[in-house]
Amino acid sequence: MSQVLGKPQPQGEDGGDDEEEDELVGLAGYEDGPGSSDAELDSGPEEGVLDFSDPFSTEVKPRILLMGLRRSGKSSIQKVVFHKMSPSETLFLESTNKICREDVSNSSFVNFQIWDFPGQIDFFDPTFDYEMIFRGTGALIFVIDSQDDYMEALARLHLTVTRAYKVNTDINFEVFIHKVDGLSDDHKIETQRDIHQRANDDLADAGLEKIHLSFYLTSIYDHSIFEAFSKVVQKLIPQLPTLENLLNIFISNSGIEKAFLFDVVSKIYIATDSTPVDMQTYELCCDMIDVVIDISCIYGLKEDGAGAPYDKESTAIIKLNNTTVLYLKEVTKFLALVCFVREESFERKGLIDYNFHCFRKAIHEVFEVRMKMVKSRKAQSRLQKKKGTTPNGTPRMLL
Ligand SMILES: Nc1nc2c(ncn2[C@@H]2O[C@H](COP(=O)(O)OP(=O)(O)OP(=O)(O)O)[C@@H](O)[C@H]2O)c(=O)[nH]1
Repeated sequence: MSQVLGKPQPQGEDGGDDEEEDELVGLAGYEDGPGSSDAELDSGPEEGVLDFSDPFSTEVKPRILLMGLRRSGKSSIQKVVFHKMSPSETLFLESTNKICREDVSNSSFVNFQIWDFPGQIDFFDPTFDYEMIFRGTGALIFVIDSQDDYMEALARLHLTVTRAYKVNTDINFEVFIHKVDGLSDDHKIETQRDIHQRANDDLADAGLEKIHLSFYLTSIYDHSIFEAFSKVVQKLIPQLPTLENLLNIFISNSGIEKAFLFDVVSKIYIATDSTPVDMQTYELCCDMIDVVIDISCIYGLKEDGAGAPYDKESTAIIKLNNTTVLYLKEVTKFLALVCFVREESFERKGLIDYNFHCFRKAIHEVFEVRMKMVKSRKAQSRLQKKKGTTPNGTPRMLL
């Protein structure tokens, strides 16, 4: 395998453009911690502080709830997908004993909140306002430990889903049948079938067969967790059909086999063209992103650590020994396009690059529309707050 890596250059010679891009994607730098970038867009609560009642924040950032019994793997999933923690390090994670909220805003599309619920919390304690929680939720991920006896988890899943559905019929219910690395292939399929059957039977018995549950086999020890999270996130992206359309047009006019639009930091793919996704292809793309970022971190930064491991100049070509070429190009500050191209099609690299230029422009236009929408919603929300009452109940307008 030979590889030619485009080394990212430090930003800055065209400051105006950079500014515009910051404006478009508007959010955190690669090295920024989660949530750090949202201060401007979201005047909501600080990270970790509960505020279930801010309709603006949930509208702009769909909320994903991570729930499940104790030790099912919720915190590990969050750490591995969004914090680059290595799977073996999760062995030392302490049990979560309070609700943790995190704003994941490393790209303007992957711009949502995750709430990790400690397994032992009595969720249906009357003093705990679950209605408020479910009202603003986009997706509820319920994690089931497949290596454990899952009967209790299934009962909990049923209770959670039925309560949540009563409050909000728009929630996507996603069930992660987790830790499948410990199961044989046959056992995996059998476990999925059994959990699927029991969970749906329970719903049918309660007359709630209209609730749709999606099931995924996941493990933090391979790419399945990234793939599952990609699908969960994609369902929350309203612009998904537009992105898919753009990708379809791009690949069909460029002789490309497959293309993924990746969020570089989390390696979640936020869109792909409509040809089927093959797990191996996806894994190769993830590995390519890792290689590019690792090489950039080692050789791309200045001696004082200045510069970013991923920027406008980031590009990479990896030729595989099976006449396939992997081609990575920067789309926005946080998104990269990774394509699979046959060697013979890659001879027309000029055409691919021209089409990519048009594709990139179109993606930026989609971002612009979104940013305008976010800004106008924020202005509206501010106006509403002004018209509202002061904390002691006096209408603000009278002051
Ligand atoms: N084999 C395997 N173990 C996993 C996987 N995911 C998590 N674990 C392990 O499961 C254990 C519990 O993980 P946590 O992430 O702390 O579980 P949790 O659901 O957040 O637990 P609470 O905070 O108590 O609610 C840890 O030892 C992890 O290493 C997986 O995919 N496969």
